Amino acid sequence: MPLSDATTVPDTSPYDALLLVSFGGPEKPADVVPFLRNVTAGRDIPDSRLEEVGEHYYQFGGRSPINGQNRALLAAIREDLAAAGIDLPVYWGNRNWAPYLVDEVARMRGDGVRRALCFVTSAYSSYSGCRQYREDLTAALAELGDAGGVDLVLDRTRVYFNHPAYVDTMVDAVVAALAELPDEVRTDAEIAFVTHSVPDSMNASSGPTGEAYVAQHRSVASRVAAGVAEATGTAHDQSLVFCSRSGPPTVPWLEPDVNDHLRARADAGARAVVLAPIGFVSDHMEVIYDLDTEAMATARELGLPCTRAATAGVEPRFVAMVRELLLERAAAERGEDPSRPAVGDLPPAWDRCAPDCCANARSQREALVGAASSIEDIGAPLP
Ligand SMILES: CC1=C(CCC(=O)O)c2cc3nc(cc4[nH]c(cc5[nH]c(cc1n2)c(C)c5CCC(=O)O)c(CCC(=O)O)c4C)C(CCC(=O)O)=C3C
Ligand SMILES: [Fe+2]
Repeated sequence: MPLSDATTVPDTSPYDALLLVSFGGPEKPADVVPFLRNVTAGRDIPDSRLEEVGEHYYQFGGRSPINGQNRALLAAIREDLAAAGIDLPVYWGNRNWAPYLVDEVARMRGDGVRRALCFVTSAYSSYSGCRQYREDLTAALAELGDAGGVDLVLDRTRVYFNHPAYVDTMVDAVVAALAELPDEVRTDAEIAFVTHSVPDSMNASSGPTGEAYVAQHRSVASRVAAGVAEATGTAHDQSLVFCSRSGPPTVPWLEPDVNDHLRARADAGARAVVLAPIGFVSDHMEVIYDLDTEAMATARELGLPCTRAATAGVEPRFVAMVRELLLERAAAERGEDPSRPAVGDLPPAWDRCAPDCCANARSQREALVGAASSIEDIGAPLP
């Protein structure tokens, strides 16, 4: 029998494992305070803010949806790889809650993994979403030391905000959320693209040349809005707004806040709004509390019809994107010139972060994992 295409196994070398890297969240009330201590270690979050955030978790039984979302993603990635004929172990570790990165990295080394590619559940460049994870991974490797003389190398996929699979998934989610609005307001509805607020200074230092966090979100917002217009035949006004700010009020963070935005738009006569959480790849606490609970209450108070677009979660195209990013990067590491799909006005992001990419002035930690030795060596055009 001749070999069919289906028997051609995609080449993942030089990688012998994939590591799903995420934030972590509490799973029961007793986890909440220790989790918040982990998140805010060494940072300047007022106690009043921690109590407030703790309350958000207690309202949901002390359980964040994020770990369940990651377990589902892990299972879906494994299934997708197996269906493509790829036999590669997939691990999962978090920054702030079990399974912790340091334990998972130790397990990988114990299993004999030599080189793994990390997929981080944050799609954009920022200290919180990119560099801090690379610091955590560097620290996890350092903690292992050279016991046993086994070297484990970790790389990280490019940030994937503008990967067509992510953008198309969000287009369909916004179209579905528009369909949930009352018929008489649907064509006039505005889209509010929502992401996590960060300090202005964190945006300023994001990406290899700065300001990447906002630029990447704006690029996704216009591309998704264009896709929605194509799909529905209606151009909807759109804005980029922010949720979940913290830190002292004296420190400027990205604005407008989603609730202030809803108030301003209602005052200006807006008829309906779709909240599109492009900054979150699954239903985190920010999504179920800050958007579904708080922002929805604001909209109700204002009499403004409002629906929320779904996050990517385990949407099959998003899951397949993880495999595509793995095969793309594996090919690049073998010296091939893979295609790097990207949509919108920004090029596909760099494979390796420039030395100062997403730097945080206060962090003294090394971010060697995923880093290039110089800005010329990042494996992509500068944006
Ligand atoms: C850019 C960004 C993402 C990326 C988007 C992504 O990766 O998806 C993200 C993700 C997340 N942030 C999360 C939770 C928290 N973030 C906090 C604090 C902060 N986030 C920040 C930024 C971001 N955060 C910043 C600049 C701070 C303050 C300073 C600091 O501490 O760095 C705090 C402390 C209390 C508070 O200030 O709110 C908590 C509890 C969870 C888990 C949710 C769950 O449980 O479902 C997730 C996925
Ligand atoms: Fe970075």
